[in-house]
Amino acid sequence: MKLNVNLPGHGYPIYIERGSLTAAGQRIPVHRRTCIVTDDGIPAKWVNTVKDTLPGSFVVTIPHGEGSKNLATMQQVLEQMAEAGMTRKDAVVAVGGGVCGDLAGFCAAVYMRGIDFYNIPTTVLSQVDSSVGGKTAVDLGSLKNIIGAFWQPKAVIIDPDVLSTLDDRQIAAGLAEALKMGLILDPGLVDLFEQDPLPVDEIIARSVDLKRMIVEEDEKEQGRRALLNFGHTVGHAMEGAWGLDAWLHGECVAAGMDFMLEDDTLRARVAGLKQKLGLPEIPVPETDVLMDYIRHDKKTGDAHITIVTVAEAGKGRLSRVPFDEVRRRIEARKQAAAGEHTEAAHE
Ligand SMILES: O=C(O)C(=O)C[C@@H](O)[C@H](O)[C@H](O)COP(=O)(O)O
Repeated sequence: MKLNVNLPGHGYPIYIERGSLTAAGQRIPVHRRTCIVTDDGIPAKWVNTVKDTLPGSFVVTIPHGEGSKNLATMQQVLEQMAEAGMTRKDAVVAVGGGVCGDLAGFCAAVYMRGIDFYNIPTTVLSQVDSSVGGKTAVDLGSLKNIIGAFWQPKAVIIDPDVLSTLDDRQIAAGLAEALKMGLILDPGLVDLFEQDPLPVDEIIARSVDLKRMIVEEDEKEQGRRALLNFGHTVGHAMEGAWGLDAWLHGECVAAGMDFMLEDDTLRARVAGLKQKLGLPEIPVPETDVLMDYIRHDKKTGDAHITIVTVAEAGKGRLSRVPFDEVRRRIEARKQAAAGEHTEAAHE
C-alpha cells in the first residue's frame, strides 16, 4: 500500500508493505552517502537488511531509550556525519523507534542547514504515529521535545514484519498511540481494538492514513494537528516526573488520556481496552509536580493551555483553558480513583 502526504513542495510517499525493508534501496536514491541512525535495541538483522540495499551507507548506533534523546547524543551523531565527509547531497536514514527517528530527523534538519531524511520505523509507535508528519526533536533535561524542527522525511518505509522482534510491552505502548488516534478522529478504529486477534496491520494502516490527513490539513500545528496531543499534556508530565526512562512514552500517553475523557461509559470502555492491551497502571505523581511540567508544555501560553478532550469516540475537541482546569482534572481523577479503590476493597 502506498499513501502520499500532499504538502506544497515537500510531499512524500509512505510505503506500508510486509518485506519492504529489503527494498529500501529502491525507495531511497542510492547514488550518495547515507548515514543510517539506529539504536542498540534494534536487531542487527533489520539494520543490515537496510544497509545491504544502500551502497555507500554507514551505521551510527545510539543507546536505546529516551535517555539518548538529547543534544549530547545528537552532537555525537553529527560529528560522525561530518567525519564521514557527508555533504548537502547526502541523506540520513533512521532505522528505529520514535527516539531514533526524532533524533535522526533533527540531525538531518540541521546538518549543513538541512539534508534529506528517510524514516524506516521499527516500532508500532513510530509506525502508527511519529514517523509521519516531520516533528523532529530532542529533550532538554526532562522537558520532552523542547528543541526541534519541522523537517518532513522524503519517504517513510513501514514494514510490519519488523514488529516480530518487538516485545509485548513495546507493542502495547505503540498501540496506545493508535487508540489515541481512533479516540480523537475515528470511532471505527476504536472498534478494531475490540477484535480478537487484534487486526494489527489494519490498525497501523488506518492510523497512518489519519496521521497523513491531519498533517496535510495543518502541517505546523497551528490548529487541528494539536488534536494528536490527546493524552500528552498529562502524559508528557508523567514521563518527566518519573524520569524519562521509567515508563514508555505510549504508556504515559495512555495514562494521560484518562484525565481528558469526558464520559464515564467511554472511560470504562477505554480502561477495558487498555487492560486488554496489557498497558500498565502508572501511579499519578504529585499534582504540583505535574503542573510544573505542564507549564513548560509547547501548547502552553500565559496562564492558559490548549487541551484535547474526548466525550465521544472519534470526536476529539480542542479547548483553551486556564491552568487550573488541568489541576482540577488531575485532582478529580485522583479522587475518583481513590473512591474506586475503596469500593473494590469493600467488595
Ligand atoms: O505528530 C504530532 O503532531 C503529534 O503530536 C504526535 C505525538 O503523538 C508525538 O508524541 C509528538 O512527538 C508529540 O509532539 P509534541 O509537539 O507534544 O512534542
